[in-house]
Amino acid sequence: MRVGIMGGTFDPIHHGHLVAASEVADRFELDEVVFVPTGQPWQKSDVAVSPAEDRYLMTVIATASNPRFTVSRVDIDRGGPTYTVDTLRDLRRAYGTEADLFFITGADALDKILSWKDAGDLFELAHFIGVTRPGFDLNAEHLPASTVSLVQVPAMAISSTDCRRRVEAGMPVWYLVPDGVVQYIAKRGLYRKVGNN
Ligand SMILES: Nc1ncnc2c1ncn2[C@@H]1O[C@H](COP(=O)(O)OP(=O)(O)OP(=O)(O)O)[C@@H](O)[C@H]1O
Ligand SMILES: O=C(O)c1ccc[n+]([C@@H]2O[C@H](COP(=O)([O-])O)[C@@H](O)[C@H]2O)c1
Repeated sequence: MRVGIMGGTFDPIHHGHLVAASEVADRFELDEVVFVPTGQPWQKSDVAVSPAEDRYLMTVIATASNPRFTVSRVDIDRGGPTYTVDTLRDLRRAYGTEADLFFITGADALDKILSWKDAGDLFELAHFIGVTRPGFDLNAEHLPASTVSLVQVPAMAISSTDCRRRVEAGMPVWYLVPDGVVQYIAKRGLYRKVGNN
């Protein structure tokens, strides 16, 4: 079985994430792509992050219509700061030794991978796939060539930060995120300034 893993804070999940996963699934003939919302993203400790359950539910809503997309709670349920080395060990246990694991990252995340916990172990646990992202150079010169692939995906100039800012400013996020996620954000009053609900 060939399993893609798309980790992210998903605050909120947007069409950049979904297009990247879909494109890699097609190119690498993946049977499944598991979206893994982070528990505590320790490299984002300077930004306020929405509750894990909200990010998890938005990820479920966004992926529900694709039979190959699933969502895992491993990083949320483990508690504490999220490290990909733990994600990969947990998913290896869940999917067994026969599964081929492919960890999908955007160009910005790929650039920072050597700052991740136990970075030297990561490349033995999964094959890494770096995807293009507008505004960032896709480069893997700092990483072991045999375990990293680079893939060009349709350019989606969307970020969660921009989606949050738009909601805060009362601007639309229709078509940047799936319709159900627009509705969930409104229902829960996410990203609005306190006292602005
Ligand atoms: N538009 C995009 N195109 C390609 N990859 C993306 C895009 N947006 C995010 N990614 C990748 O998806 C993964 C999860 O990203 P994350 O949930 O942090 O979203 P983000 O938009 O970067 O969020 P934020 O703006 O809050 O930092 C990362 O590997 C990131 O590089
Ligand atoms: O392992 C680490 O130390 C580590 C540090 C930063 C980010 N990551 C992972 O990279 C993925 C994208 O993270 P982020 O913060 O850009 O949403 C997500 O799966 C994170 O758990 C992992």
